[in-house]
Amino acid sequence: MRELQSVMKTMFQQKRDVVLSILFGFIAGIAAVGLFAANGYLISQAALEPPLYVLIAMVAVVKIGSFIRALSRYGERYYSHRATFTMLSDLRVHFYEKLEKLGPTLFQKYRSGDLLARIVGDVESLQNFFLRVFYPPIVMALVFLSTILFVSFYSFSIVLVFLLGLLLTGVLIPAWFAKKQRKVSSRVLEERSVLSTETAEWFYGFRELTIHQKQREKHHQLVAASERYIKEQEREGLQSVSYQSINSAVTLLISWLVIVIGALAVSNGQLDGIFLAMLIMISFILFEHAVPMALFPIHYDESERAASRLYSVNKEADQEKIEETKLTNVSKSVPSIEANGITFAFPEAIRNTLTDVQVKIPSGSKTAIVGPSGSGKSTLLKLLLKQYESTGDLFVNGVSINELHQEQVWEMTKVVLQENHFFYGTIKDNLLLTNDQYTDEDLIQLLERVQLSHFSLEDQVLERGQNLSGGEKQRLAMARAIAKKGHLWLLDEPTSSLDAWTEQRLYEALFKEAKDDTVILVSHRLAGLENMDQIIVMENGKVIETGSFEQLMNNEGYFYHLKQIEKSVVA
Ligand SMILES: Nc1ncnc2c1ncn2[C@@H]1O[C@H](COP(=O)(O)OP(=O)(O)OP(=O)(O)O)[C@@H](O)[C@H]1O
Repeated sequence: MRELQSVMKTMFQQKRDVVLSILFGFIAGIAAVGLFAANGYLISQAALEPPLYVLIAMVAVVKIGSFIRALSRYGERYYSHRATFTMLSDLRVHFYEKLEKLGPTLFQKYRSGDLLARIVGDVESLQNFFLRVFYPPIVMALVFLSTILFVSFYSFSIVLVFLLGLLLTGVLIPAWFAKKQRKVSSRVLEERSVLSTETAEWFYGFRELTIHQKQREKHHQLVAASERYIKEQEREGLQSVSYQSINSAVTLLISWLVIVIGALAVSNGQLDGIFLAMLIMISFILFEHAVPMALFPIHYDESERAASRLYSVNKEADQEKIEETKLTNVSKSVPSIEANGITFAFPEAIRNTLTDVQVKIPSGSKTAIVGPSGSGKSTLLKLLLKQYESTGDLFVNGVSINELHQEQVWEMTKVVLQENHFFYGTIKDNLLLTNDQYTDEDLIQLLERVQLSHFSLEDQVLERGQNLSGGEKQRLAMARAIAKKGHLWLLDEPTSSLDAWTEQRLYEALFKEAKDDTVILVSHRLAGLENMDQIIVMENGKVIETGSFEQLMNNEGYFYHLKQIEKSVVA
């Protein structure tokens, strides 16, 4: 409910359109009732052969009524749709701005196809909130009350019939429909989410599916998901049409009751017969306003669910409290890192990935983290990038990372991950991503520093860097890291695809660049670690040794043995 209030707040930014939709809706409703009432009265009067001018005057009233009805209906549609589309556009911008900051975290938590489909679908579902949930009941109530007031001058029993009709078609039947429809709607949402995830997997995994000859199988799964989705949609459509028919049948029964009760009142002398046709005609039109109420609870539910799902993603953005005062301290100086008792498990994982990790990385130092595959090295970097939250204390320059906004952390770091994304465009476009202040000359120098001088700035990069080799991608990622501002280097196997010669050149360039900065280098290889200030050895999510290269070799512990194994393999 709180989430719907937020949607309403966005909606009321279009106050004028909201009020005009209700006003025009009310005028259209009352004009329709007046039109039908005048028609009924005209039919009765015509039977009594009144003077011609009376008939002409009444026909003129009917004409004017229909004219007013058409115009105000147009006004209602115009303003209600304008309010809705402006509200949707405001919501999209609002969510995009929030999600932009949370991108990496969210895409790890949710499957990307699923998340995008959810957000697009949920924002679209909210178009029904104003059009079918918010203002139609207000218009219906206003038209009903005004009509009932008018009818009460003629027959109290018909007022009671109208109230009964309102209760049935406006409240009881919609509530019953809603209960039945809820199940079907949730199945439609589920199938839509499965289909969009399958589609996203199909696109992203196209190459692997082709190589492993699984295209046909995946294609069948996709078609099956699509068919299930269509079937659920058909079922939903069929149910809502049948509900509307039942509601219409009930409104016809009410009109029939008005005929019976009105005829009795005329025969008892309680009602002048000339008004009977008018009251019957009113009953025909009045319940037209109650027909959309059949779908009110469904749209209400759908809007509430959509809003709460949207805002649940949004909440994660709000939970990130920014302490502006700490921004300067943390981002402008060369960071030191301290981790005390860090324990972490990935969401839904059974085991801890990190257990009681203690690490001290002084400002400006060069640290290597080594250890077997799966020992938790990359995970530690992810925590430093604030992609996940852990238990224990993690300090950056003495400030708890919990008190920092993710953006502050990213602002101070230069990152090369195991997999780096490259955008369709040129080498220059991809380099300018991190620092658009660089001139062409700067960029050419940058390429030389990372051993990519064979590239020109205008060379094409295909989608996701498909036309670059693994080593070229790593060097380009390193160039981007050098170009980016910041004093904390987080490097996760940045040279794993490079030959030893290029690797050495690259490290030379890197350490020259990062002379005064804090560097954390995750590496499988143990060669070249002699110059690091500190080596942290991890195994099974725990830090098992820490020290300089010399200390660790003298200790003859785990690192020493790894080094012996590496030597024997190389020899
Ligand atoms: N997103 C994730 N969800 C669940 N488990 C994960 C996730 N990412 C990594 N893990 C698990 O956490 C453990 C540590 O992974 P991590 O990538 O930190 O290891 P690593 O030491 O960097 O390995 P490598 O040297 O192979 O890159 C592994 O068992 C891995 O399966």
